[in-house]
Amino acid sequence: MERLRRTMMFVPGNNPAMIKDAGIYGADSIMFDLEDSVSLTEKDTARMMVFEALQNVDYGNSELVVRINGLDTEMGRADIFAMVKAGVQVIRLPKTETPDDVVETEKVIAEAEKFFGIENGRTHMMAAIESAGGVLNAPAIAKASDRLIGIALGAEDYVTMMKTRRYPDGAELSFARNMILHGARAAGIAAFDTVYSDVDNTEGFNHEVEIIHELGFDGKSVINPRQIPLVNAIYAPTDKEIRNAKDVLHAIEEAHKKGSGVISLRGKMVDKPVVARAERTMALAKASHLVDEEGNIYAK
Ligand SMILES: CC(C)(COP(=O)(O)OP(=O)(O)OC[C@H]1O[C@@H](n2cnc3c(N)ncnc32)[C@H](O)[C@@H]1OP(=O)(O)O)[C@@H](O)C(=O)NCCC(=O)NCCSC(=O)C[C@@](O)(CC(=O)O)C(=O)O
Ligand SMILES: [Mg+2]
Repeated sequence: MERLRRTMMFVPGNNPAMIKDAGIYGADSIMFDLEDSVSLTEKDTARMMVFEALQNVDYGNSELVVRINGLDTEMGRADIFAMVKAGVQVIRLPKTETPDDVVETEKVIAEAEKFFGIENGRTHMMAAIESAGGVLNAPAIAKASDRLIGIALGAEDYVTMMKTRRYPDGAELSFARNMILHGARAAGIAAFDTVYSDVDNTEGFNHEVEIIHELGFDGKSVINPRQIPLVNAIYAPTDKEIRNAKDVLHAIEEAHKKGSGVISLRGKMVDKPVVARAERTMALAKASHLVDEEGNIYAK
């Protein structure tokens, strides 16, 4: 079953308290940042702190991601070597413009793996798209490496370049979101929505999460632990959806026993895509602690 990534929490790489406690909030993925939340004078310290944390702090089941500085900076190469050595699961490339950016980064990752005697391909990647050029290249970027687990929208940089700003209805992000989502889906990898900076605006945040959940994003980058339960609540299936998913899975099991891949349930066709949706619903229900490991709904 594919890994759930509803929330990916940014943690500034030079903040020891946030780094130490990042695992307690239940983010599906924790993303230590060496890029824009760290000032130039703090870059080496941040790299060292994140290196230490990756080696010594227990972050439970959260996936561990590091946003490096791009290879067009003097920090990029050192970031990659340190994070690969520390055993990071995913390296996030910022401001990805072209598929070549991914290929070049992958080369350095492979070089680092070889240098440290680490199995080739163990370090995965994701690419953040934060510009007009990146958005137009999203489908090619998403297919640029087998190491990619997903692509993400970085809307703060994107809207700045587009000479606009964030609006409540999200119209300014509509094209970028759709390109990123389609690029990711065509490549069979995950799509992540951007951060929402106004952390005290719960209503605005929820509205944005509703939009991206409806579009089909795997999840959202978040910048504050308070945003995690809000995303999880919107991604949690309803009781009705869970009961229907269970019925679908039961119905298809019966169909398979009779040698068929399709069956009718309450007058509606159940086939492969319906089953795939039901499986995802059950995975989300489990992650939301609404059902047990066997799929039994917890009594309220
Ligand atoms: C926003 C705010 C200042 C609010 O502060 P506040 O003081 O109001 O926070 P409170 O809620 O009061 O904190 C309560 C407790 O949670 C702890 N706590 C808070 N945040 C935590 C956290 N992130 N990780 C672990 N712990 C955390 C805190 O330490 C405290 O712990 P304690 O004291 O023990 O109670 C703070 O959250 C924060 O700095 N966030 C990270 C910001 C960041 O990383 N920006 C860069 C990434 S975006 C970017 O670069 C744009 C992008 O590139 C994106 C793209 O590409 O996608 C693009 O272009 O769009
Ligand atoms: Mg950015």
